[in-house]
Amino acid sequence: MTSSPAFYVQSSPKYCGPWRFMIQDEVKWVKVHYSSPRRPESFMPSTFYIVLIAGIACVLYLRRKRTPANTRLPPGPPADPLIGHLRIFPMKDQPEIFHEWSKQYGDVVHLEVLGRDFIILGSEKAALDLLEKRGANYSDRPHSEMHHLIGWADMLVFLNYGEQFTKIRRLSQQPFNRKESENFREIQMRQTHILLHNFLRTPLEYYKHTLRFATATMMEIAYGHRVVSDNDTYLSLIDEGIRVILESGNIGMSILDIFPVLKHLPAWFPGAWFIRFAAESREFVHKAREWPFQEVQRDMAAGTARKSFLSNHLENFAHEGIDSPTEFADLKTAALLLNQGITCSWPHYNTSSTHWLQAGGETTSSAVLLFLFAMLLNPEAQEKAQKEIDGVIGTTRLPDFSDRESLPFVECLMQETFRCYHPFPLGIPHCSRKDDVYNGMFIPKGSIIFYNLMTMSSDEKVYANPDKFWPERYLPKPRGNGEPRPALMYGFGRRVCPGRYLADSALWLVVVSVLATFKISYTQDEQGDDIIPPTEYNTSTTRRPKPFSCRIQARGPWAEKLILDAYDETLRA
Ligand code: HEM
Repeated sequence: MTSSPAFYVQSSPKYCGPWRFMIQDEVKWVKVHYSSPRRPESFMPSTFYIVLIAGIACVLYLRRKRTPANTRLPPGPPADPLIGHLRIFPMKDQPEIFHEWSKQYGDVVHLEVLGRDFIILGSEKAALDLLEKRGANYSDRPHSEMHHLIGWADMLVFLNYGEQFTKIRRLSQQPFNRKESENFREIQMRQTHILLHNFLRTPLEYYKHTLRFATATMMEIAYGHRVVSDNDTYLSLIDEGIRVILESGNIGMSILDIFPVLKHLPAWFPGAWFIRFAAESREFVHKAREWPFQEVQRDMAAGTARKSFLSNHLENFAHEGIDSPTEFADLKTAALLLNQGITCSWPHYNTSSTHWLQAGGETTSSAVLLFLFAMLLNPEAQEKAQKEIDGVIGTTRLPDFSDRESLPFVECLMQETFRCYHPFPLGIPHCSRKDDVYNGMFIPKGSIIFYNLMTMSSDEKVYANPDKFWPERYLPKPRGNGEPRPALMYGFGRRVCPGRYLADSALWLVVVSVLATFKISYTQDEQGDDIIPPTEYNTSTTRRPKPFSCRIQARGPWAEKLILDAYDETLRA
């Protein structure tokens, strides 16, 4: 009996992306014995792989770049023949590694992996020049065959710029513009008070509370649904969605993107894990689209629906007599993408797929965790902000949105937190539509464009001593240094985050409410010395600090009382 061939692949909770076996960086290797009872006797694996490799070589040869006269590709690290930067393309710590490359090669860096071009933008100027000023060329998203197979390529975050994009973007953006997003303040306020109560009750579980806060807020905004238990069906939909996103592989580098014809393979075909994965995920996407929609429609019919993104749109549809299946389908898609406000995510070029559970995560909760971390590491700034809050609000009430204008230092502290600790350092990549030339550099059609906020926000020409956490830098001189507030956290041009006003107000309320009521400080070891946590992050879709030891303590009995009273109020609402 012949033994089955063995491959070494990355361990993954369930699936192994097709290229993951090629990259050894920080990946756990397991031996997988491949055997298929259906494999015909005549099938010779060695022949198959020779043909496969020859096929890849041909595709790469045909895709090689021819730069127009008087132009050159942007600089970048040295590449290997044919496979380009495959061996050095980072699978973790991308923002940090891209940052180093930008310092070495300049603000436009080029990489090529298996014939696919990547551009890394390392300055605000380059990002604005390309992604905003030349937005017509740089507002697509990278194509993913897998997303088509899964059936969610029509979601806003994955859509190419065009008519359908404009339609879905309008549906999803309009309720969250600067003015309309104020309609959701009551929800944000209630969820913030629940968060404060959770911190008071079980401060050690701050990580879990933060994740739950962000998810529960979005669920209520999107569907009017209140999360009351950890077993909530909506929560499991989010978890499953994040798993699918992270498991669906590296866009542009997956074997399906290089050989789209493989999508026609039957599910039983040896190695065609992606066909089976797509079929299972398609079922999930269908459920995520339909189920919440039907729940809201049912509640509306029963007169029990709360105001939400979906119920407001459905009311408008009824009012305007809109009942075409296409409009309903678009609305379902738009509502589904609010879950991306929860994940706001992109399958970053990351093989650490085991992160998907922690990534239960999303931008808002990452940002809140980074804020707690920043306050722990910067106690002086924390105290200054508390002094300002005490002076303006006192200790007899919790902050509310009307206090924002009166608290300039808190505002600066929030800006500085996200300049120094980025929740979403690489944002979501754009893709170019046609060949372009920028400052004599050739940017080929179909390039995947990353912008690195970490590099942009440490630009010494803009920020004095950029490594220093210094909120005063934004205050006018002479009190501060008159530096511009960073405006990049929500991305660029026509793809800028449609949830930015909502996210900004939610974050501000959490920041000011936590500062008003809690002191965040170091815990101590057995010798009584402060435990200073290492600055380590989990970067999967977003970036968050690894769980760290800290004490979250009410600032006094008055703070406890304010929180308990506010929580009682939420129960009555
Ligand atoms: C701290 C919170 C958040 C941060 C830092 C953030 C950041 C971003 C960034 C950087 C992008 C990519 C922009 C680009 O391609 O240039 C984006 C896109 C997106 N965000 Fe957010 N976001 C946050 C919260 C939200 C919320 C609350 C929602 C939902 C209401 C949301 C919905 C979206 C959607 C749907 C996209 C895709 C837009 C498109 O492709 O056209 N985000 N976000």
